[in-house]
Amino acid sequence: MFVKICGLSTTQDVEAAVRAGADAIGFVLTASPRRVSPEQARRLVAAVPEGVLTVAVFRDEPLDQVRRDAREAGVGAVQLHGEHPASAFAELRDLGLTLVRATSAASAAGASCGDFGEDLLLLDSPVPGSGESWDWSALGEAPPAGRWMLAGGLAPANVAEAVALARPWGVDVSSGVEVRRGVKSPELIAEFLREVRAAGRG
Ligand SMILES: O=C(O)c1ccccc1NCC(=O)[C@H](O)[C@H](O)COP(=O)(O)O
Repeated sequence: MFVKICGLSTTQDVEAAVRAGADAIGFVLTASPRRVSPEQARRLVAAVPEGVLTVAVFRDEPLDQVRRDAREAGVGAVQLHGEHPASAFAELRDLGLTLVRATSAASAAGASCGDFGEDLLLLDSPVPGSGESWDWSALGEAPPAGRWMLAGGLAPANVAEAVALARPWGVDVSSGVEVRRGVKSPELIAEFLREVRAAGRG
């Protein structure tokens, strides 16, 4: 199971996520209490070992800004929230980065990874980064095909149940590993990873 820890803003957070075994680490470069500048993101990316995917998260920014900020941050992936047509993913392809399409699970019935030319699909709650969960069982008989991540209100206490219900390729968490909005807890990050790994063995 692929695990992304999102919204990190300090080197200590990054080290905690790496130590716990995260596969990907997200930096929010859009309006958010977790926002970091491209320059801050670049410093944090430098603390991430090879093999762990670094992701710059955007929502509704113009594509030329996405391009500029992602390059400045030196990330390995770009995650786009908001309304983006398939042409946006085609346009960003020459960046040579992994492209993640984030969409609200509420409007994702029948979605498949790759529908818009993305490499990874993220099914999230309607308000990303809010910690609000949604009815994971709503995917029911028809979960997305391909490499898709489940997000929205996940936490150490519920991730095993969410994985069992939705059977995603990966999971993404932010609020559920924080002690208060924007402040990550190394202990909760480690606990989240332990729960996911244990669920994968079950
Ligand atoms: O984290 C934010 O504040 C944010 C703001 C705007 C767009 C995206 C944002 N986060 C995206 C993520 O990848 C979160 O990890 C994902 O939405 C899950 O969040 P949570 O429900 O808090 O675990």
